[in-house]
Amino acid sequence: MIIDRLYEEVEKKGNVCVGLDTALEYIPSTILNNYHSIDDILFYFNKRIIDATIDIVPCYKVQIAFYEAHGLNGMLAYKKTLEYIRNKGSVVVADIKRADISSTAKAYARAHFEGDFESDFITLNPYMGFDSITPYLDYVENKNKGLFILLRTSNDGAKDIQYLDINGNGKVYNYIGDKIKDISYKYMGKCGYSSIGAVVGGTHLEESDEIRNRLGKVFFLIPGYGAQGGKGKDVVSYLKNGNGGIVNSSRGIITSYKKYDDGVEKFDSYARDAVLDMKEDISSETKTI
Ligand SMILES: O=C(O)c1cc(=O)[nH]c(=O)n1[C@@H]1O[C@H](COP(=O)(O)O)[C@@H](O)[C@H]1O
Repeated sequence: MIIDRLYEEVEKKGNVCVGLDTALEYIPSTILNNYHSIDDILFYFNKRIIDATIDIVPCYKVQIAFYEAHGLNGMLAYKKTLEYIRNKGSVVVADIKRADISSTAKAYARAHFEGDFESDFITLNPYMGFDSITPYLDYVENKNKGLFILLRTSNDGAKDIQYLDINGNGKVYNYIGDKIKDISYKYMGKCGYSSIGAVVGGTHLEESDEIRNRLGKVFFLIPGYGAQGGKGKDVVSYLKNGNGGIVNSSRGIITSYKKYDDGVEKFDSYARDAVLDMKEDISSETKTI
């Protein structure tokens, strides 16, 4: 099961997931001046970040929108980035947040678990209903793939729908959590977690203990650290003995060089420093359960 690989990587390298949300305005002039096509610019920026961090992080999350925004050349960079990460032996989460009826979902599954855009995990939005998740399960069961399903997101608007109370029977996000729990138990790895994980925003502390306790065997993707205000103390309740989750930071890592006079030349080593600081912050707050 793919979750065992991710769990092992976290055991060895900690929880930080580097988010490659590579917008052109984040790319330093050193790269812009040396490469001329969009695919080379995006890819070589990513490659430098990956090379500088691969020994200290378990995985990368690649947000597809930043590549789609550049059309075919952007998608070439997306493909090259996924391949580079996987060929280096690391784990890649494709942040595609898909949701559609099952016949279309089947095509999405093929598009992102096979061929040019093959990844290890994808993110899915369950708010269209759980028949939109079913077409991906064959890949989880038979092809060593994993899912992270949105549960409680990091944005302020999470409150608009996810926090609604269902006739006094609890919040919508808990209902979604229960559904994720129900389907996840069929795909358990040896590590004690399922290859079907959940996305929980690392920006609200209040519900994290409750969510962790309800979903003991669900592995979490936790975005919201850094640029959205999340800190080590906000994310550790989702972890168990330092594992059980990966904490994503995108802008906080890939643009950290902008704070330094010599950042343009050394953007990759400043990204590494940002990862090390984040690891330190998370481990200093980590509780042993
Ligand atoms: O699924 C996600 O990754 C996600 C869920 C969520 O609730 N909040 C959230 O920010 N994300 C993603 O996590 C990343 C956060 O980026 P930064 O705020 O720059 O660290 C972006 O790629 C978002 O699309």
